[in-house]
Amino acid sequence: MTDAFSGTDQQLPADHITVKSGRVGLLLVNLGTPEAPEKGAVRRYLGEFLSDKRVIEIPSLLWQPILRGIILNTRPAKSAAAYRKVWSERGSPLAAITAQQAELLQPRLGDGVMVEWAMRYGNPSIPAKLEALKQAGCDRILLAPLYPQYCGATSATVVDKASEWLGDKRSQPAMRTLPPYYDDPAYISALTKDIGGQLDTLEFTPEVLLLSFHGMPQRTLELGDPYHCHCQKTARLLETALARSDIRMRATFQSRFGRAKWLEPATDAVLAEEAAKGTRRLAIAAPGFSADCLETLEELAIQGREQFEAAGGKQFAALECLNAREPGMAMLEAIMRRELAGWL
Ligand SMILES: C=CC1=C(C)c2cc3[nH]c(cc4nc(cc5[nH]c(cc1n2)c(C)c5CCC(=O)O)C(CCC(=O)O)=C4C)c(C)c3C=C
Ligand SMILES: [Fe+2]
Ligand SMILES: [Fe+2]
Repeated sequence: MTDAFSGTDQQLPADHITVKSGRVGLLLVNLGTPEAPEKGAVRRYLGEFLSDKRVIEIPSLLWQPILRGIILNTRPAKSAAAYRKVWSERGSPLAAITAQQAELLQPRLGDGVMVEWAMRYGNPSIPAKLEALKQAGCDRILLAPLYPQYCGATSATVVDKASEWLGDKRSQPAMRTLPPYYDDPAYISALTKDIGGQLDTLEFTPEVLLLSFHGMPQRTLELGDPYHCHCQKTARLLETALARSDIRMRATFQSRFGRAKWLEPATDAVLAEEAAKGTRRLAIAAPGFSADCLETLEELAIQGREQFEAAGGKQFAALECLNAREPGMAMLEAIMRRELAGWL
């Protein structure tokens, strides 16, 4: 086999013969988080996150003055206080749990795959981790945004960031992306085992189980984003699989941001409404989050409880996300193996 240099008197570049290749890389990606639960770190994180045109679909000329002039001067202190309530010894729960998922997935997938993790905003960044995989000899990479339901603001922006990195590579690794897995039997079965198990160990049987998904602007749904449909389908499949005729289940949307209309029904409104109409025992699960984070540990488990109890509710439980427990890890292994087929 001849190469581009044969027949010439040019020398091969030094790395031509030393560069490693032939390995497969897997990059798990979640949203991102500040470096510390402090105002400055939260400001840097929110500045990057909320400047993403996939997240805030308002023309920059209008949005940037609002972001820099108002939001980044007011929100970071409040958000930092919320992060402090949930911060762990290993840092932000979202980053710590994503790291643990990668660590536990590595031996499950074996030496043929090199598993890394990254955050879309903040660190470790997607370009840094793609570079590390490439340097380690991975010429095939599976990019896996850990969002079961596809949303432009989460899944697509991960691919955008990886494409930016690919854009200036002379020698690109081959890249695949993990499709959304909102209706995958492995995902529904992991949720059923995990949520079912948690419900069985509660000190009370809830009358209602809320399935709370992160929200997004209603306009995004009207523009064709499939996120809302994916959430509804997950909720429907999960309700059927849990088969708890003694518990009424409702899908709701949390974490509204800004003044525009977001997907409804809103989790906080439903918590108050349920308590007001006489529901006394309620549990809440967040099947759209792969890992516990600010939005589940603070907004649901702390604020959600306060909202429910203030409206007359008596018993409340916020269930954990799949995190790095066995049902979730078995699911991640199964879906990654399937996507890696032909590469291993
Ligand atoms: C799981 C899917 C998510 C979707 C869809 C999503 C859309 C979305 N989010 C915002 C604004 C904010 N989200 C924030 C935190 C946050 N969001 C997700 C996931 C989704 N977001 C996660 C996992 C987290 C937690 C991060 C952590 O560090 O734990 C925040 C920041 C927190 C705060 O200051 O309160 C904002 C802001 C928009 C505008 C949006 C859809 C367009
Ligand atoms: Fe969000
Ligand atoms: Fe929130």
